Amino acid sequence: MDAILSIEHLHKQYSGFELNDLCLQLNPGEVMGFIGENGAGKTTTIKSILGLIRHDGEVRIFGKPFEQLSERERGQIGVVLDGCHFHDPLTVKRVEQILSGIYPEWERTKFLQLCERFGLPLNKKIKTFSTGMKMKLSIIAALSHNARLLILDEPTSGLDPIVRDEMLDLFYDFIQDETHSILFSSHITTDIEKIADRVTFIHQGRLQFSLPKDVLHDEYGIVKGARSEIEKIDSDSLLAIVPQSLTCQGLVRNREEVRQAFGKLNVEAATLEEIMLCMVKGELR
Ligand SMILES: Nc1ncnc2c1ncn2[C@@H]1O[C@H](COP(=O)(O)OP(=O)(O)OP(=O)(O)O)[C@@H](O)[C@H]1O
Repeated sequence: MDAILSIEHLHKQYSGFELNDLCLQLNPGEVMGFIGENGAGKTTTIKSILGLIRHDGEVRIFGKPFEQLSERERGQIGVVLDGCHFHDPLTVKRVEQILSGIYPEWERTKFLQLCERFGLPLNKKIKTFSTGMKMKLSIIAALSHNARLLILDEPTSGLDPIVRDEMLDLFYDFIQDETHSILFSSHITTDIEKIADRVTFIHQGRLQFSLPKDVLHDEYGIVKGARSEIEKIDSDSLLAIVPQSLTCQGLVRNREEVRQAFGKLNVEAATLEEIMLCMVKGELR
């Protein structure tokens, strides 16, 4: 299967930060949740993918470097970067006219239907919109030009749980077409848990893992107990250890085996948030 997006040895250096040798692949039909602490390098990765910043390494979208994509292919990438980038004095109606002139495959009816479904008034200026309305407009616009790939940088941040859920439904509709894919960065790990098939985690500019969500859900675990006991777990299984006031917490990659081998330890399934916390705050093995 040809990847819709592939990244090979991506490298970007800023003073005090290095995105290091990042390799990733996003396949048709896949939703990749992209997580990492503040400053981990998620936006830097997304900007590199979109050719917005210079970088080393190779990025291919639909099999080609960004610069070689045709106008039509570029239009098949729906992008939502942090915040709303439409000018405040414009109305939604005017935004629609402008976008219809930019995208070769602009879908006017779909755009208007989505605006109606999500309560965006066509004749009001964007400056009167709430944060949630502005974000909805950005997402609706990204979904209305026949995109095959959506690249979303924190699309649900700042939205209340109800609107977030509506947005996730929209992404879910989009992904029903098995040729479509989404790269979705977020700090809201429960959103990622709901929608992603694969979770990619970077920490301080380095890839920690890019794994199917089911593997994390079915195999990863949090172990609680005395540090001396947790340290007996072999280093292939134990990924990180987090000292706490009385006991310790460990992250393991094969919880059933650990549960059987270490009866004294309390072993439970790990949420994405717990996995992230252990790998960011813990001592990595
Ligand atoms: N133009 C720039 N010049 C210098 N440093 C930059 C620039 N852009 C980003 N950085 C630095 O690169 C690092 C990674 O930033 P980036 O925005 O990619 O992180 P992030 O994972 O998206 O974080 P957040 O979750 O807070 O949005 C940070 O240390 C940031 O300060």
